[in-house]
Amino acid sequence: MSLPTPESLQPLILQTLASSPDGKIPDTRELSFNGTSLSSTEAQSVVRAVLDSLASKEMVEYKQITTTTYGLTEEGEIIAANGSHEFRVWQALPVKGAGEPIGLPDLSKLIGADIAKVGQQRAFRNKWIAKDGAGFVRAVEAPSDETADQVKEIKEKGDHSRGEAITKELQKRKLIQPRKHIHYTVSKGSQFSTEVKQLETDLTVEMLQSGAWKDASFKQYNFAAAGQPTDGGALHPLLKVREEFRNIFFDMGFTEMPTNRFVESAFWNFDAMFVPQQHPAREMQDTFYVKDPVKALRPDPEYYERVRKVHEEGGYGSIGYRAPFNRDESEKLLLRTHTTAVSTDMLYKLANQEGGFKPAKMYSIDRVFRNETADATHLAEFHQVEGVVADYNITLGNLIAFMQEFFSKTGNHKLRFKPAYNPYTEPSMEVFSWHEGLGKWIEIANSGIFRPEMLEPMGLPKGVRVLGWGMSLERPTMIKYKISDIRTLVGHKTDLDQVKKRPAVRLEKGDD
Ligand SMILES: N[C@@H](Cc1ccccc1)C(=O)O
Repeated sequence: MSLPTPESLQPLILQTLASSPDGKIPDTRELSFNGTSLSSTEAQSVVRAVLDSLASKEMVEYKQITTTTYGLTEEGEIIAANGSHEFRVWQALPVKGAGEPIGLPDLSKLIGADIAKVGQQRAFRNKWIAKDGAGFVRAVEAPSDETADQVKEIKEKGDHSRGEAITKELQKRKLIQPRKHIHYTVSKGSQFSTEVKQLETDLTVEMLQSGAWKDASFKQYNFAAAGQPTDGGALHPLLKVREEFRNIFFDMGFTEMPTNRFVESAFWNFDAMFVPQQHPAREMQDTFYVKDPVKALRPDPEYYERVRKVHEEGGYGSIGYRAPFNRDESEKLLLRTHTTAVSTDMLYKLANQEGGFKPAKMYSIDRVFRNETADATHLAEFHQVEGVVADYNITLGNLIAFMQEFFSKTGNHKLRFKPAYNPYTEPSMEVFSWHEGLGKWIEIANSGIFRPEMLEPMGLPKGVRVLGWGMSLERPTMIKYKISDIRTLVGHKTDLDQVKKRPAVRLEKGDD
C-alpha cells in the first residue's frame, strides 16, 4: 500500500470538511484515500503535514488525539495459541486414579520448566489441580481458561473491552503491551475554503512598487517556530589533548615551564645542549633563521666560555668535538626547533637559582618550527610535549617507569623501548606504542638522559641526573580522533565540522 502525498491528500481533507454537515472531521483515521484506509501511523503523519500547512493559513484548526490499543507480547502469543500456563499444566496431568500423579520435575520435562513452575502455582491456586502423593492430578473436569480467552480477545479487537482491571493485570503479567496511536480531529478555520490561496511570506520592494501588496494575502508569522541553531563555542582537538596531558603532568607532580619565546638563539637551541655546530639539523633547510635582527645573545660570559670549551676542547670526562666553535653561529636567531631549548634554559636557571639546585620535575607543551614541506603527516609548525626530571640517583629505569605511568594514564598500556641517538642524551631511547587501529607499533616519544657535557657547564652539581623526553601533540591527537591528515588540524585548513562536533565543555581527565 503506497502512502498518499501531502499534495494529493490536501483536496480530500478540504472536501471532506466542506461536505460534512457540522464542518468537522471527528477522527482522521476514518478518512480513506482511493479506497485505502488512512488509519496507519505512517498515513497519519502525512495527514499531520497537510494539517500543519493548512493551519498555518488558518484554513483549518485541529487537535491531536492519542489513543492506546493493545497487542500481544511474545508470551501472550504463545498463550493465545496453546492456552495459559496453568491450563497446560492441568492438560498434562491425569484424572485422579486414571494414571500416575505427576510431580514438578516430570511436568518440567513435559511442558518446559518455566511454564510448569508458574502454571503449577496458578493451577493450584485456581483449584484446577490437587496434590496426590508426591505429584499432582486434575481436580476439575474442564477448567475455563479465562486468561487465554482474554488474551485472544485483545489480539482480535486490540482494545480492553474486558475492562481496565483485566488489561492492567495482563500488562503486569507481560502478556500484552500498549501501542500509542496519534490521530486528529479537524474543523474549519477562519480562512476555510476548498481553494488553497497562494500566500506571500514577505512584503517585498517589488510588491510595494507595483501595488500588488494591496491584493496579496500574507502568511501569518509563526513566532513559535524554532530558529536556526547557532554554533556554540567548541574546543579544538589539540586543546583537548593538551588539557588531558596537562592534567596528567599535574597529577604526577610536574610544574609547567614558561614557553612563550618562539624566537631563540642558536646558543640555547643547539650549543648549550652540546649539539655540534656542524650538525646537519642546524642547516637552513631544516631550521628557520630570522633575517632581522640576525643576531642577539645574552649569555652569561662565563657560562658561554664553558660551553665553548666543552665543544672545542672537551672537559668533564669528554674529549669534546675538537672542531672550531664560532660565536657568530651561537648568536644566530632562529625559530626554536624543539622545546628542549626551553628545558635547557630552565635547567640552567635551576642550577643557578638562589639557594642552589633543588630536584625538579617540569613539563611544557608548546609550538616548535621546522623547515619542512607540509604533507599528511608533517607540518612546518607543530606542538611538542616535553618534560625533564632532575634529581640525584635516578637512572634509565626511572625514565622507563615514567613512560609507563604517563602513557598508561592516556590509555596506552603496551610500550616498547628502543635504543636511539641524540647529540645531547646518552643513553637515548625511542618509545613505541602498539596502535590497535593501525595494527602496528608507532613511535610516540624520543627521550634520554642528558649528557654531562650539557649539564656540567651549567653548574648542576655532579651526581645530578636529568631525564628528558619530547613528543608531538599532534600525533596522539590524530590517533585519538582518527584524523588521517595532520593539515586538517591547523590554520585555514582546520576542519571546523570536526571541531564543532565536540562542543566546549569543561574538560575532565580522559574526556574526549
Ligand atoms: N628534542 C627531542 C626530544 C627530546 C627531548 C629531551 C631529551 C631527549 C629527546 C626531539 O625534538 O625529538
